[in-house]
Amino acid sequence: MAATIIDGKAFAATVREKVAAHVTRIKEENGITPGLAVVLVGEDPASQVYVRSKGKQTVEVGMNSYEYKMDVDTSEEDLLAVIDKLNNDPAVHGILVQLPLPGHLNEDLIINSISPAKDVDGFHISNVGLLGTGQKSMVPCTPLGCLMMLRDHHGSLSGMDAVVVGRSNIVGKPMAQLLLGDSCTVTIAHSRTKDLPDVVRRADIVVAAVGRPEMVPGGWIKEGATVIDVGINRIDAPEKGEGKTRLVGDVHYESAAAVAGAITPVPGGVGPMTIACLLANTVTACCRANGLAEPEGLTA
Ligand SMILES: Nc1nc(=O)c2c([nH]1)NC[C@@H]1CN(c3ccc(C(=O)N[C@@H](CCC(=O)O)C(=O)O)cc3)C=[N+]21
Repeated sequence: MAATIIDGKAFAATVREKVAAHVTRIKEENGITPGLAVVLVGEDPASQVYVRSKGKQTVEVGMNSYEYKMDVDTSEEDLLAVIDKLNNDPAVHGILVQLPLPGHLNEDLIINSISPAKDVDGFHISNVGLLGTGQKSMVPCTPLGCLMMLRDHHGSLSGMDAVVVGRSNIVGKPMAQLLLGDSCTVTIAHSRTKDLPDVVRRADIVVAAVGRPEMVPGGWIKEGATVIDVGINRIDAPEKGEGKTRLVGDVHYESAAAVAGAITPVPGGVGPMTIACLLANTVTACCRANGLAEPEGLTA
C-alpha cells in the first residue's frame, strides 16, 4: 500500500483561512489589527527569501507586517535596542528574530530579550518552561505545525510510540514535549543514539529533524508508520542540469513512502505549515494581549 501523502501546503492554506477569518473579526469587533515584526540581521539569501515570504503571507491574512533589516555587523546593543522598541510598541503583537544570527551575537541573550508574550517563535526560556510544564505558552511554529498535521491524520495520538530524531531547541525538544502532552510514548534520538535504525523502527510516529539530507531510509521505517519530515536541505541536482539544485528532506522519500502509512513531502510539507503557524501564533498573541477570545484550533 502506498503511503497517504500529508499535504502540508493545502493544510497551511486552511490554517491561513482560519487566521484571516479571526483577523477580520477582531478588526471589525475590536478595531485591532494584529502586527508581526520580523528582524533579519545580515544578508543570507535563503533567510531573505523566507522573510519576504513571511511578510507577504502576513499581509495576505490581513495583518500588519513590519520588517527590520540590519547590517551583518550590527552590535548586540543596537539589536537589543530594536527589540526593546518592538517590545514596547502596542501595534506589534509578535516579534521574530530570524535565526541563525551572525556569530558575534549571543543568540540566547537576544531571544530572551524578547517579551515572552510577543515571542511568536516560542523560543524564550519562559515559553520553553511553560510548554514543559503543560502551561499555556507560545508554541514553536514548526513543532506546532507537525502536531496539527498528526492530530488531523490520526485524531488521537494517545499511546502511540513517537520517535523524534534530532534534539534541537527549535524543533526536536519542543516536538517531544508536544507529543508527550498528547500522551505519546516519546523517544528523542540523536547522533549518539545506539542502534538508531532499531529505535526508529519501533515508532508509530517518526519526526525527522536533524538537517541531514535523506538520512532516514525506508528500511528504518515500520510498516504503516506516520513520517513527518522536518528537514529542508538544498542539494546538488546534476540530473536537472549543470549547477542545478533541488530540495530534499531528512527522510529518503521514495523508499520511506513505500513502507509508511503516511508521509509529509519536501517541499510542500512541514515548511508551509511553519509559516502558517507563525501567523496563527501572532493572532493568538494579539488576542491574549487584548484579553480577547483566542482562535480555536490554532493553538496546541
Ligand atoms: N526565528 C526563526 N524562526 C523560523 O521559523 C525560522 C528561522 N528563524 N530561520 C530560518 C528557518 C527556516 N524556516 C522555514 C520556513 C518555511 C519554509 C518553507 O515554506 N519551505 C518550502 C519550500 C521553500 C523553497 O522552495 O525554498 C517548503 O518546504 O515547501 C522553509 C523554511 C523558518 N525558519
